[in-house]
Amino acid sequence: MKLDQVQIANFRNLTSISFSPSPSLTIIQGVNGSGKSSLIEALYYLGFGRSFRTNKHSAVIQHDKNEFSVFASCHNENGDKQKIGFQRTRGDQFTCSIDGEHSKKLSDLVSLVPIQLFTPQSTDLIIGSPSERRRFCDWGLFHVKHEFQSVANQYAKFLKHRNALLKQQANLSAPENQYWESQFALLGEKLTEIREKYLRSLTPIFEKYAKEFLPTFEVKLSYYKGWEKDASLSESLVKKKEYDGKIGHTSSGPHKADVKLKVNGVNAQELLSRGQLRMAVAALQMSQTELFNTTTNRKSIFLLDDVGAELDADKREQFIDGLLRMDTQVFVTAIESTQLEFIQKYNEKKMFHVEHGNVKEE
Ligand SMILES: Nc1ncnc2c1ncn2[C@@H]1O[C@H](COP(=O)(O)OP(=O)(O)OP(=O)(O)O)[C@@H](O)[C@H]1O
Repeated sequence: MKLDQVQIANFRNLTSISFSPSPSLTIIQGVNGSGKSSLIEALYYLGFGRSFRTNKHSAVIQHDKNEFSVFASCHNENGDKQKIGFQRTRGDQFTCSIDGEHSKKLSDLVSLVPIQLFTPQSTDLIIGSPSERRRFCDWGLFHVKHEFQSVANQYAKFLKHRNALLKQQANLSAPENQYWESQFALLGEKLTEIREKYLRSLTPIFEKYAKEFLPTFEVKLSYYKGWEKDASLSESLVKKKEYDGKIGHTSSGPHKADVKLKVNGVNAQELLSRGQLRMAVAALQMSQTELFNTTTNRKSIFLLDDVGAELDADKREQFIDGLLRMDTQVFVTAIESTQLEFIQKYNEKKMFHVEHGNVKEE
């Protein structure tokens, strides 16, 4: 999917902008507070239906306005043209639109727009909580494996029900609860199998990129499924029944899973510098981009916010080179053009200057 033309209205300081990005590399440059990250954030809404900076949707709506909108004309890998859009009101109502048809189902829109993001906070993928790494893995699965979303949704439903029973101190061994227990375990095992399979495909690609980005380190990815290694989920649920009853929620299952990254045998965050952690994140995202491309025959969109603050010049170039080689549509923001001197070598690029929320092509 490539965005051909974008219109953003009432999004933070972007009152009404319209621009036609490059199918390859788009540079967005401007001083602090000009609106660069807001532009990236608005594009992110098309791929996620939410912001990467705040949980409050109302924070992104322009102060005196009631709703924001992001529309884009795009084309897919077969050359088919599509018009997509996302609107959200202060009343927290959202509408997705695809070729003029309105929908309240976010997955209809986001499944069309595979977007990844790299920002100064991206090291959270490694140093943050396990939920960050589950989200990373689940983004890939959502876009490459159709079955994933329905299994994940059903699992979430059964987990909610089980936690409600635990809070009511219900007897989970009672006959009326046995169906729920067995279905929960079944779905948990299924979700684990899907995730483990995905990580098995991702690992060799990640190791290839880690050799480029972290050449002096030995890296190892592994999956912790969310309960003890040699037991089935039902066995673990039985074992933890009393404990779960005491804490009032379920302590075993894929909702507790993690993707561990070891470097030279120790946890990555114990050994890598902040810059090296960023390289590790870049390698993970590159591998996910490659796996997405080869599995689906589709191309993704990559947003790099504040690239100068993130990576040194060589690594910036290596990262962007790699993404463009995979025919990714890349959007990069930078405060100064000196941060991006290497971009002279790319022929197919467009540069935009943002000033007080207005965007001009250079
Ligand atoms: N809801 C809102 N309505 C209007 N303006 C807003 C709103 N939220 C934020 N702003 C303003 O939008 C401007 C653009 O912010 P943005 O984070 O996009 O800047 P930036 O160009 O990425 O800056 P930096 O280089 O410092 O990261 C800021 O001046 C900010 O105060």
